[in-house]
Amino acid sequence: MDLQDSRNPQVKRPRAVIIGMMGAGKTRVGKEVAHMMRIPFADADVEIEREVGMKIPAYFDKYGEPAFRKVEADLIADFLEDFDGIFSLGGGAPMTPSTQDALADYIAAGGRVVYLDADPKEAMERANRGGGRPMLAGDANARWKKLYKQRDPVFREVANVLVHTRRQTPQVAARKVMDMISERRVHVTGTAIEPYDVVIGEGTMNHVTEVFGDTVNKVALIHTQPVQRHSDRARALLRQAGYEVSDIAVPDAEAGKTVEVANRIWERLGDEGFTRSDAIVGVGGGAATDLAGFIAATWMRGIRYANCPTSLLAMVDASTGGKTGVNTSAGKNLVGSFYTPAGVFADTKTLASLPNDIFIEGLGEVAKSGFIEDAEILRILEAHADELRAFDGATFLGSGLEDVVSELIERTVTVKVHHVSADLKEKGKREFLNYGHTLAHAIEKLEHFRWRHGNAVAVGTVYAAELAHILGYIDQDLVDYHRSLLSSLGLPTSWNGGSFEDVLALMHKDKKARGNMLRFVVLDGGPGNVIHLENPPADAVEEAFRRIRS
Ligand SMILES: NC(=O)c1ccc[n+]([C@@H]2O[C@H](COP(=O)([O-])OP(=O)(O)OC[C@H]3O[C@@H](n4cnc5c(N)ncnc54)[C@H](O)[C@@H]3O)[C@@H](O)[C@H]2O)c1
Ligand SMILES: O=C(O)C(=O)C[C@@H](O)[C@H](O)[C@H](O)COP(=O)(O)O
Repeated sequence: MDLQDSRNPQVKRPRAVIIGMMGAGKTRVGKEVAHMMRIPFADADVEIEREVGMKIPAYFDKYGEPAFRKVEADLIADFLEDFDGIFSLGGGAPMTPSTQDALADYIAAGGRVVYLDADPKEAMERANRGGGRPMLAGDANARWKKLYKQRDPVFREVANVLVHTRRQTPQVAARKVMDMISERRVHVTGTAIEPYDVVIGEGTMNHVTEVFGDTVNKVALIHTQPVQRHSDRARALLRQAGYEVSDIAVPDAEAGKTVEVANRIWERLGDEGFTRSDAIVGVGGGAATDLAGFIAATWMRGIRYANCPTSLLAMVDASTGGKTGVNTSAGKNLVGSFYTPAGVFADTKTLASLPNDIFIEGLGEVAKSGFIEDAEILRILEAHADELRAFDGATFLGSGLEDVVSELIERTVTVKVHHVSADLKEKGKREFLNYGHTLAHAIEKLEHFRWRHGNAVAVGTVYAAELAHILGYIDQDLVDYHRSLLSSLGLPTSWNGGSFEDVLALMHKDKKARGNMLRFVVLDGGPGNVIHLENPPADAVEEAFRRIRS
């Protein structure tokens, strides 16, 4: 994540600050992280010795601890505002109140303070090995233990990332630190929402074990076959954490989002004795997470669940916000409920197996979020259209594109969360997330769900733009921009199946419709300004349809 201050690009901030006890491995692990991330490393103690021109023990002898702490706090404050790398602090530094304040400001600006929680025995041995530590003078072990008792609670308070490194090599610990500092979190809260986080980044599936605590015994893992290897990972993590895991493979994609499949799962939960103290985890694309959430919402009138989305579309949209449901012969998503997950873990590692066309489909919902709220999303899509269109899971991890995609996921989820937090049950503002969906759901149904959802949404946004233009809400340039941006990403902008009559009948079944009145979401003036369009003239609805035929 770019921690440059957007208001003041001159301000640089460390990518992470590492704290921990003497001997915890702050320097060793910090250097390794910096090496892996190809960024500079700085150790506060080394920098202090450079600044004062003498070794720290000599400085302690000559001037005493308070003078040392003052020099240390000033130097840390400077580095927190002018160093773009990994910065490790001396063991006692976080105990100084002014440093605690400076670290709190750094965290508030998006910074990561990592507490390396090492094995006390190993850390003590390492700390004693070199000798020359003024804070360990006398009985070094007794001193170390006493300091640990004082410092450990403070370190936990000051840090926002805790990394356990017990019995781990510096390389393994560094990899763990790197994954955790690259994580992005979007917090979801609001009326009638039990707060939860959407955690984005490589390896974030590891957190799935943290959401249920010890009140849950059994976990049903609902997934599709193409993501078997990702659900195997979730299963291993959950088993290691002590949960009894039932593996439930469901038919892939929309074929799994049916009442018949849901019924088979309910029967299985019944046979296996799932009670209210048990939970569901959904692993897969949006169809699997919609189904998993629906099962959680309905089993015993609601048990806890978490989502591990593995497609771009599920990461940016489907897994968050609590819309759960299935399709029926009446139409898409007409049966379901609003039911909030306990956590969402968008592990970008899983994108390595995602086929190119399914990745591109997800960009349909990303662009939609750019049109309705966050114009920066549109700029990022424009700037990286060629790389995004050429997405290849085999070369994705560790590439520059991974950072771009992580930012797009974070921004798109943030747009979603703004709407969901304000209006969980979709009485007004949340409907804006449905931009392009009135036509999209009709296309999906008429195509017997062989058209991918994100592709249908892309065409649906062009339709909504045409309708808005016909009625004078937006100019032709913005309609053209919809087409050019979406096609540059490899998304469709026209559809030639079905008749207008069939589409119209289905649009009347859209959940935004009221009685016989069609309701759409359209832009008014430009991106970011969204309005409800109620009962538009019938000829405009038809003319817009004509314009999306190629
Ligand atoms: N609940 C919501 O708010 C919400 C929002 C948007 C979309 N949705 C729903 O989400 C569904 C679309 O989601 P989708 O686009 O993910 O489709 P999908 O769930 O059908 O997944 C697409 C395909 O990709 C496979 N796949 C997923 N991740 C993979 C991976 N990492 N590696 C290999 N294969 C992988 C799936 O198994 C499937 O074959 C639709 O049903 C839509 O209605 C729901
Ligand atoms: O979360 C929402 O609200 C949305 O409308 C998000 C949409 O992008 C998503 O496709 C959702 O599944 C549509 O739901 P529906 O209520 O129109 O069925």
